[in-house]
Amino acid sequence: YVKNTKEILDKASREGYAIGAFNFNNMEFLQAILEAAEEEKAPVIVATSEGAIKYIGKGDIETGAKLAVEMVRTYAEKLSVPVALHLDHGRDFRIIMTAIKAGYSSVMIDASHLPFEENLRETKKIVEIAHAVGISVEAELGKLKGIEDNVVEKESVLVDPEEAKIFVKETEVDFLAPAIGTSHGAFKFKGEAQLDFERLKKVKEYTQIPLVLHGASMVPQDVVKLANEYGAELSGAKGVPEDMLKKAIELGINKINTDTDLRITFVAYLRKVLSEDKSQIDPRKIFKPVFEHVKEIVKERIRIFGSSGKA
Ligand SMILES: O=C(COP(=O)(O)O)N(O)CCCCOP(=O)(O)O
Ligand SMILES: [Ca+2]
Ligand code: NA
Ligand SMILES: [Zn+2]
Repeated sequence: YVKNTKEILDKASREGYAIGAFNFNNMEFLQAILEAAEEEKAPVIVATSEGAIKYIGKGDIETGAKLAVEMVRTYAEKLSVPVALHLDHGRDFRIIMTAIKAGYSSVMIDASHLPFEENLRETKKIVEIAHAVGISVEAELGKLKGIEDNVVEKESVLVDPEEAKIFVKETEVDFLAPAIGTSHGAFKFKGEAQLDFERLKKVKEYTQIPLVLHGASMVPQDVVKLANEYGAELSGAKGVPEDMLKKAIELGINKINTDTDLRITFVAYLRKVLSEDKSQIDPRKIFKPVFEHVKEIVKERIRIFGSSGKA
């Protein structure tokens, strides 16, 4: 169990590959992610959003954070690969503090919806506290379109590399998520997929720290098609193409947040299993094949990120 996420991300940044940061909300997704990392001999980051902590704790934040840490630690001590637990999109001060107290390896303070100076001040405050207890911090500059824990951004606002230089210097944040055109969820682009690689290049050059790509799911079309064949309504779903992910990694992305690809795979195969095995009522017999597929998609992404064999 990695005490602070910075140690695995600094190595990835030096060597030019990316670590997957996979979100989980329950035991089965966590199992699939950790099995995939072990089989790929890859360092891995598992992440909970604030919503996931509330979900795991049935509304009680301390319970949720504690249970997440204990589930991850208990599984991780049996594995050969380094595992970090990260708070994704931390916004609420109390939740961020609770995650740190519970034993998370890193926390994101997402204040990117605020004006630059306020984002900088909020981030600096969290960095001072987290660094005092040896925890790494992620922050964000620019805005992703779409829903981020009940903050709805109408349009994405791309990162300003000059601001990024000042921001990283002033806050001493450990890793930065620059908005370069992605968005959360399964419907990322209206037209052609497009990332602003010029900005990304400048942000890396000006900050020289590990960078994070949010909204990075690929939304594989074969899985979308399967889900729709079994009754889902996901037409028009579109993600980040593999070649763009690889280019982003070349230009300095070292942590890649992935949630939607696991959700779509889960839904497609759950629908398939339930419709094919109509008399099945044992959740273990339903979930086992479904999470085999979730594990496979995590392995595929770990291979694309270049972190296979890096443990
Ligand atoms: O950047 C990403 C993932 O992007 P993706 O949607 O492309 O997978 N993430 O940060 C994961 C976002 C998780 C959202 O969690 P809640 O629904 O619990 O609030
Ligand atoms: Ca944000
Ligand atoms: Na994050
Ligand atoms: Zn995100």
